[in-house]
Amino acid sequence: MWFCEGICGTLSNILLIIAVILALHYVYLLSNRNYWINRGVFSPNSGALFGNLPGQVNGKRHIMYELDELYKKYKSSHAYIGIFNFRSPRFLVFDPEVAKDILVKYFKNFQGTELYGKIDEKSDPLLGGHMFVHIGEKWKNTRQSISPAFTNLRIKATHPIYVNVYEKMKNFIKNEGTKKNFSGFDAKDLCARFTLSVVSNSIYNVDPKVFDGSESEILARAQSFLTPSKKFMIFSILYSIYPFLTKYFKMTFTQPGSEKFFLNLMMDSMRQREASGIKNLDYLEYLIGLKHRKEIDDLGIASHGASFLIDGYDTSSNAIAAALYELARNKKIQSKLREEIKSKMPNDEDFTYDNIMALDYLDQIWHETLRCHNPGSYLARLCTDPITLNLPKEKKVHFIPGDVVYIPVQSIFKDPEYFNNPLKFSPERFAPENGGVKAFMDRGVFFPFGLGPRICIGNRFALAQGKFGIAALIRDFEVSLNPKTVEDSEIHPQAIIVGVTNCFLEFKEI
Ligand code: HEM
Repeated sequence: MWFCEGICGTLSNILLIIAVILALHYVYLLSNRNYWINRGVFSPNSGALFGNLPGQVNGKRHIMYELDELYKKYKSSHAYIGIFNFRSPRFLVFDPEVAKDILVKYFKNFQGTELYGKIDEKSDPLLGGHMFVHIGEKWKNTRQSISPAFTNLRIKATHPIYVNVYEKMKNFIKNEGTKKNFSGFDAKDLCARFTLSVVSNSIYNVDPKVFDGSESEILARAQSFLTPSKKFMIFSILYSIYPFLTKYFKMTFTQPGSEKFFLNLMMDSMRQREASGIKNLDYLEYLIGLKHRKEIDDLGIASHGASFLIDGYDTSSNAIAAALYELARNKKIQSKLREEIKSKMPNDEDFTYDNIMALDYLDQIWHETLRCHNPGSYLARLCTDPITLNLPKEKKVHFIPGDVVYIPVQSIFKDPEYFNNPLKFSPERFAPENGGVKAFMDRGVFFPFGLGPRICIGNRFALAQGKFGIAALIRDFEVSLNPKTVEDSEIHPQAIIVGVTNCFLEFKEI
């Protein structure tokens, strides 16, 4: 009896302690719910645990849809609102003028991205060396040392690589398309093979062999790089609930083994190029130059190489896949583009970098694709220096380091106030007679590559790669949707780079 009483007593003590901990935790979760209200910022009701973005935790909805729902609900009455991602306050901007000011005018105060201070540079030197995770001098130095790799001259010099890779893709399409069990090309997969080949040839001078049916380790490594591990997801959630944890624990994003793989790949490529005595104007040559000028150590070079590979392949492949999807379901637009290509570049030798870049209608299609299917779902800026901003309606809002601003680019790009009939794929909205892309950029409502000092460093490379891929395919094939395609499919909840999903294409040679 006394024994049972003892156990019951201990059990009830344990239960009491658990209940107290849970109650204290609940109080902690709610303790900052006036964070925005105290600063005079409207803040809609939010759930105690998940805040305003519950899809982040239950994994049911991509954050882009959650931000869009808030945008549609509050944009007509507010220029910005204060929300919570779990317990972490987020300042959600609707007004493009405010967004532009934060990205450009007040960059000094809002320098960081959401990843700043969270990545463990020791255990994850590949992502740790990426400019995206840094601020201040470190960011500036990395950006300055990489920027010259993206001059027009160097990008133009990559053209022969596109031609070479495209020939392989064309044969792949023709061969696969005639197989008995063929049921359409997964648009994203096909375009990823193209851009990965281009980028891998440009940085490592290595053909990843993605069009010959063999397993490609580079492709697998690149894909796993963009698939957040469970550990990373758990850390992200914990940081949102307990932001102070970033001071004690940093995250490793890169999958085990990647560091060694990309380091060896980079070093082997540099050794082979130097031994060959070949001089080229490609990115490999540029990275070799950096090494010789001793501006950066081997791991730093490997990090540059890997980040170029990752940044360069997935964003662009999503954009090309989205363009093909729209062209396949808008056959008139496809024919009009083909006419432009054939009339301006009737022969193979006319298919040059300069001629492709001069195609007006292709340019409109490219921008309309980035408007309808931008690979980025939102922009985030971390306040790094305190500032009080004068916001619309004479309001002053004070920001402190650690505050994060969200800019819902997808919602702004599809807002009927700025774009007529926004859900319609209509390249003509960017036609020169309508003011071109510039008209929308000047209004601050279209910035597919971001704005300000952190604007995409690879935008010209993306343009060259994307336009080449689209123009070459449309010149040679009529592109259609395979019936397996699920039009307007939802984006996967955990996708980092967003694009069309469940899109399967068929190609008929012309
Ligand atoms: C269609 C293709 C692409 C799109 C839509 C795109 C979009 C963007 C955007 C919106 C940003 C700014 C992020 C921010 O402000 O927080 C960015 C940054 C960046 N992009 Fe791209 N990008 C594309 C292709 C590329 C390519 C091909 C490369 C390199 C080969 C690249 C490298 C980078 C880098 C390194 C940054 C970070 C810049 C910094 O933090 O200073 N991107 N990109």
